[in-house]
Amino acid sequence: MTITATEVAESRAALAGLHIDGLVIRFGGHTAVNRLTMHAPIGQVTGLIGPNGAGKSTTFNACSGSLTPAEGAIVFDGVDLTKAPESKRAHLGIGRTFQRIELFDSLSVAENVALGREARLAGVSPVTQLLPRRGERSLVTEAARRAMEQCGISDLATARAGRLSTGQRRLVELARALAGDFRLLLLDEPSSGLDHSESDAFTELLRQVVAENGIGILIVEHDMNVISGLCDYAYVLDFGQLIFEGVPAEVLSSDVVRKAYLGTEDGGVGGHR
Ligand SMILES: Nc1ncnc2c1ncn2[C@@H]1O[C@H](COP(=O)(O)OP(=O)(O)OP(=O)(O)O)[C@@H](O)[C@H]1O
Repeated sequence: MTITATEVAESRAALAGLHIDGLVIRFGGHTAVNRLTMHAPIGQVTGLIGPNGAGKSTTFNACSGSLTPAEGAIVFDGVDLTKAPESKRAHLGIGRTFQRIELFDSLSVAENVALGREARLAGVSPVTQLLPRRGERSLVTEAARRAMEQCGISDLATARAGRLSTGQRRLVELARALAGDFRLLLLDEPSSGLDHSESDAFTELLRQVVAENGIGILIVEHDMNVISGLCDYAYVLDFGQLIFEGVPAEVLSSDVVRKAYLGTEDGGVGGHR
């Protein structure tokens, strides 16, 4: 029996996770995101794609709490987070990575990864985190160890982050997010700067993470190979508007999506940027 796109959408809607409803974000007179409604369930990978300037990072910033929407609601597992501070979102289980890798170059890999757990415990960003209380130290160390192991970087634990390649830094960034033991990860272009084989390996790792950890992922990604190989469902933005949603095969064959991408410098749908 073939499952239709409508059935996929309906079954997803019933799942827990992040619900964005009628989101509007403005910068002065410019509407960067216009009435966006979407859902990123736990246990699935949801893609958010679109050409440059479409509003993807802005949407992420609203979800993680660094931007306040002009209109609309952001609800996670039934809790309204629309105006909640970043600390509350982290505490409830939403973690994120950034388009530009934000590691502390002078710290070791293990220290960088541990910050993910410390931030979750403190409920704040790694930059302003408080040192964990004494009883929490072993919890932090163990979480960092597990995350590094899952990402295959245990042998880099004592290396300075500043000395790593882009591919290794991406893995450290992911491990740091995993150490936080979040229920939903917002990943902003996590394969940016990776070559084809690194990107394929990273995609496979993310698939494993979702299967083993039972978390949800909301991913912004330009690489359509990653989207088609990883996402259960994807939303497509253009100029702040939702122009298409569906399973990756539908997205890739959509004329509307193709037209939106062809109108930009970064080319068509279907390959690496
Ligand atoms: N802080 C800001 N102030 C003013 N305008 C902004 C700001 N941040 C984003 N914008 C504008 O909002 C729109 C959406 O930007 P956003 O960065 O969310 O796009 P994007 O889809 O993530 O693009 P890219 O793929 O290039 O990262 C763009 O027109 C951008 O210029």
